[in-house]
Amino acid sequence: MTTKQILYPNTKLWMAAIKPPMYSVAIMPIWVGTAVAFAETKIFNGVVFSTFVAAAILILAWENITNDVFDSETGIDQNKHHSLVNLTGNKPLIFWIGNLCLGLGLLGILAIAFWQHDLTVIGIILLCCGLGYMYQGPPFRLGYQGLGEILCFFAFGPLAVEAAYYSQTQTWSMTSLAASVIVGIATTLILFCSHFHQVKDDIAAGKRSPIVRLGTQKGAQVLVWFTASIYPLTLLFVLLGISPVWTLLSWVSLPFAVKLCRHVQENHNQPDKVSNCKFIAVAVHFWACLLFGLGFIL
Ligand SMILES: C/C(=C\COP(=O)(O)OP(=O)(O)O)CCC[C@H](C)CCC[C@H](C)CCCC(C)C
Ligand SMILES: O=C(O)C1=CC(=O)c2ccccc2C1=O
Repeated sequence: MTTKQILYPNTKLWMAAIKPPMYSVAIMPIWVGTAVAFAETKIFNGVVFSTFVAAAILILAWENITNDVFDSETGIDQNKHHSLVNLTGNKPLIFWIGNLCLGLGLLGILAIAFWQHDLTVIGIILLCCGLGYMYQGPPFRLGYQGLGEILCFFAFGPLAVEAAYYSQTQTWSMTSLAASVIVGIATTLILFCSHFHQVKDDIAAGKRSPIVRLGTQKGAQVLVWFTASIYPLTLLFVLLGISPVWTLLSWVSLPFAVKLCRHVQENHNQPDKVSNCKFIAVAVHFWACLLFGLGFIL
C-alpha cells in the first residue's frame, strides 16, 4: 500500500469530521445582520464584523466538536467513522479542544461588548450557546426529542442576525427581524436534511429526529414545502416594502433548491444516496443568504 493510499481515506474521514462547508452557516447570520444594518444606517464597522465572524466560526466549532463528545456517550455514533472521538480515541482531548474554541469565540464576542460598552451582544450569544448545549448536552439532549430544528431556527435566525445587527448599530430593527426568518429557515433546512440517512442509527439510540417521527417519505414532502417557503417569503418582504427589490437575487439559489428536493424525493429511503443532501442544503443556504444580504447593500 502506498503512502497516498493510506493517507487518503484518513484525510477524507478528517474532512468529513471537520465539515469545512458547514461553517458558512456561522458566517451568514453575521453577513445578513450586518448588511441590513449597513442598508439602514450606512454604518459598517469592519473590525466588529471580522471579530464576530471569527467568533461565530469558533462557537460553531465548539458545537460540532462537543456534538461528537456527547454523541459518543449515547452510542449513536458507533458506526460514525468520522466522529472526532472515534478518529482520535481521545474523548477528553476532543472535549477540551471544543471548550477552548468556545472560550476563544466568547472572548471575541466579549471584545465587541467591551468596544460597545454594552453587554447586549454577549447576552444574546450566550443564549445561542445555551440553545446549542440544550440540543445535544446532558441532561437536555433536546435534539434526541426532535426539537433541534426549533432551537436551530432561533439560534441562527432571530438571535444571531439580531446580535449581528446590534453589534453594528446598538439598536433593533423590524427589517433585520424579517431577514432573520429567511436565514433561520435556510439554516434549519440543513439540520432537517442531516437526519435522512441516519434513521437506523437514530432509532437504535432512541433519537426521535423529525425524520424518525415522520418517516422518510413524509419528511421528503415536508422538505419541499419548507424549502419552497423561502422564495415567496422573500417576495412578500419586497412587496410589503420591508426589503429592497435586489434581495430577490436570492432566487438565484432556486436551482440548488430544486436539486435538493428532487434528490431527496428520489432517494429518501436510501441512506448511501441521500447522505449528501445536507451539503446540497448548505449550497441552498449559502447562495440564498449571500445574495439576500447583497440585495440590502446594492
Ligand atoms: C451540531 C449540529 C448538528 C449536528 O447534529 P447531529 O447530532 O445529527 O450530527 P451528526 O450526525 O453529525 O452527529 C447543529 C446544532 C445546531 C443547534 C440546534 C444550535 C447551535 C447554536 C450555535 C451554538 C449558535 C452559533 C451561532 C453563531 C452564529 C454565533
Ligand atoms: O453536522 C451536521 O449535520 C451539522 C452541523 C452544523 O454545524 C449545523 C449547523 C446548523 C444547521 C445544521 C447543522 C448540521 O446539520
